[in-house]
Amino acid sequence: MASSSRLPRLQPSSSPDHQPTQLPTPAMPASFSNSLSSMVSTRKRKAVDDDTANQPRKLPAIAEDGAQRPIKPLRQNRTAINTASSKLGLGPPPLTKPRAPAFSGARMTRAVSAPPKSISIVRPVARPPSAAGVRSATGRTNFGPSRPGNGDDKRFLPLQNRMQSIESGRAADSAPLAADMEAERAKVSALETSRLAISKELEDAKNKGRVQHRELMNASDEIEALKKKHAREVTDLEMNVKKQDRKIRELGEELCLARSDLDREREMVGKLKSAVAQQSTAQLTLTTQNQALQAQLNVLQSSFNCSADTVSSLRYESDSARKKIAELEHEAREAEMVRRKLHNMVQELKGNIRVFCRVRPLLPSDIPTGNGRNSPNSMSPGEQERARLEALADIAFPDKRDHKDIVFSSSSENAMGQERKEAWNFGFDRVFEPNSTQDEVFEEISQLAQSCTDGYNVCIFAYGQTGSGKSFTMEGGSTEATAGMIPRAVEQVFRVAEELRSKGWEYTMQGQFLEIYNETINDLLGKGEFDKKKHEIKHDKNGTRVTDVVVQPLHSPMQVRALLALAQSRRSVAATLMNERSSRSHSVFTLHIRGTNRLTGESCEGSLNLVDLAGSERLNASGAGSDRERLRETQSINKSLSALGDVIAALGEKGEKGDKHIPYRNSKLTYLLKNSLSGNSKTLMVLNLSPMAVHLNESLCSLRFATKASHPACQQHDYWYGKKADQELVTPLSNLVVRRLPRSTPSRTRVLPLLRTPFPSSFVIVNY
Ligand SMILES: Nc1ncnc2c1ncn2[C@@H]1O[C@H](COP(=O)(O)OP(=O)(O)OP(=O)(O)O)[C@@H](O)[C@H]1O
Repeated sequence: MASSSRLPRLQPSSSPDHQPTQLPTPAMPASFSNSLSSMVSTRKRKAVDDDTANQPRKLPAIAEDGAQRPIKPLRQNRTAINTASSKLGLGPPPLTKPRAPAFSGARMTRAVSAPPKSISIVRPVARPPSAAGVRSATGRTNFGPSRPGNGDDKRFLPLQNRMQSIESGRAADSAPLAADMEAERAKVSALETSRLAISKELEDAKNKGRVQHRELMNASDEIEALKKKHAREVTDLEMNVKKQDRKIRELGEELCLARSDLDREREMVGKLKSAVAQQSTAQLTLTTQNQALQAQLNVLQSSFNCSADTVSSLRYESDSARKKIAELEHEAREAEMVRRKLHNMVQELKGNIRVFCRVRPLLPSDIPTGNGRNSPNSMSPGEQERARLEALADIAFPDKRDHKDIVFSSSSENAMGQERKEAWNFGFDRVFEPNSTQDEVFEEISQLAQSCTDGYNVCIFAYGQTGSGKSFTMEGGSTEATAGMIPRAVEQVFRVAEELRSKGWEYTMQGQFLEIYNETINDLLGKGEFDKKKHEIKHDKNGTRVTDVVVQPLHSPMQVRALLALAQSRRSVAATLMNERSSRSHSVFTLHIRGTNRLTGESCEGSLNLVDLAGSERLNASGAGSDRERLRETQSINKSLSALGDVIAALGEKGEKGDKHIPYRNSKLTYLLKNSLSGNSKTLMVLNLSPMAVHLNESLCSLRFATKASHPACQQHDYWYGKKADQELVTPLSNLVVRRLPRSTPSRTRVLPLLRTPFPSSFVIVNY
């Protein structure tokens, strides 16, 4: 309300709704209160007088019991004042801005004095609203038409009279009222001044209150900060307390440990004390012993001095022995080099291409049973012997000393019934009779294994018709006695390598096992995918290699045996699939050997090729005529065997002519073995023969083939040897054998001691 901001608000003591605000409302000055109440009471008294006269229903300002009514709110008072003023048309101006009177029925009722009940009975029904209760410009209220004249005016006459009397009374009262008003106004202005002062005081008090409030807020902030700080400090202190507790606990534990340690130490000290006591006793004993030992030491010292002299002399001897050993080792190394050369020379003397002939024994299965008998065992011994002799071919071995000759004979009847005898003589480097053992054969071959470790390439072929004993010679049986050339040669190589280890040689070995079937290479150590993978032969400066084949590092002869067994099983699988393929294909086992001497820095590289050739039977004998596949096989075998014979023959002739072309490329086998056949390579062909008469023709074919390979240029045993041989050593020319000396032949001085050794009578050295 606008009035409340200008005037001190009067709080009725009876109102429960009005509570004091933050700041206490300043107390109304007693003078102002008294003057106001007296003014109100004056006005109310006036109104009461009026109302008592005109409106008896108005509420009395004084309670019936005489007590003064409580002070009403200013608005009500103002209304009352305004009402009174409006009724009086006088009085001071209102304290508040005059408000437009509300035209609600209730207010109208309160603002306008209600007419007496008698009047209300005669109130005109259609009185215009503008006429009722409108205040005139003079301040009077016109109640209805003011002009008398008609009949109704007479009825209003007493009222008008009364009104006039009231007016006059009021006029009489207005002078003291004006004076009262003036006094009241003075009081009001005083009050206003007082109110301003009070407002100022209030403002100051408010400002002070704000300052105090701010200070209070600051103080509460400080208190809050202090509280937080305090809480932090309390937390820190609690943590410290916890730490201290923990430390105390730890210290307590340490103290316990220290106590137990101390106890232990005390115990130990006790033990040590007793030990010290024992030691001092022992020391006493030792001192005595020491003295005795000192005496002994003196004796020993003198003997040591003597020994020192002996040691120095022994050291001198040892040094000289060491020097001698070094010299001897050096000599041994040189001797090893000489041995290698001499060994090679011996091999060359024997021939770089050698041919052995081996006739296998007659097997029980070779003896025809006849007469429905199933086996020779079911025959009588006489019958057996007769059958055996019938089955055997007529073979003679005339050279009982050197075992070099073999003679096949046959007798037949001509058309005239005359007996016709034929004989075929053949000579080879060695001929093995049917009763010869694997040991005897290997004895002749073993030196070739030595050549491998000396860095030469060696090829050993087994040649012959199917069933002549090639596989038996090369692979052999399962026992130690029947072991073939391959396992024996490999064992020999490993043995020699081990022996040479003491002379500084270290060897690494690798093996591969191939099969050549119908001019196709198969890897017997591979996955068994025969004829599927294409393998190519490559020759380069590092030697010969076949693409995509397994080359197995070898560390022991046992490993080689396992390798051979694997290859054999692969071949067997192929054989069942391909009609006894093993006898229709060449198998080539190659052992690569690399050696280095850590003492001399020398190195060497050799290879050992052990070849089991396919059966050499002719086309008609093989029964391949009707079978195109067999025919192709046989043609392929014959072609490759013929190519091998040509290469070996050409190699033999090359020594004569020097620039002879070697047809290695004519077959896969010869191309594969090119490096192992050429140069200083050693080649050995073991010709296997069947002893059976029915195989005579095949045997003769094989013998002719081997002869061609054995003596290409000198079919009549004319061998040439030596450029500058010693004439003294020439033997009678009864059995002339001359061999050509290779270019790499060592000097004469080195050759001669060898030549002076017991020399076969069939050898002679000549100049040419
Ligand atoms: N020197 C020998 N002593 C005893 N038995 C032998 C001898 N040579 C061969 N045999 C036997 O002769 C039979 C045929 O020999 P082998 O299988 O070695 O002939 P092959 O020429 O390799 O035949 P293929 O060409 O079919 O492989 C075998 O049973 C073998 O044990």
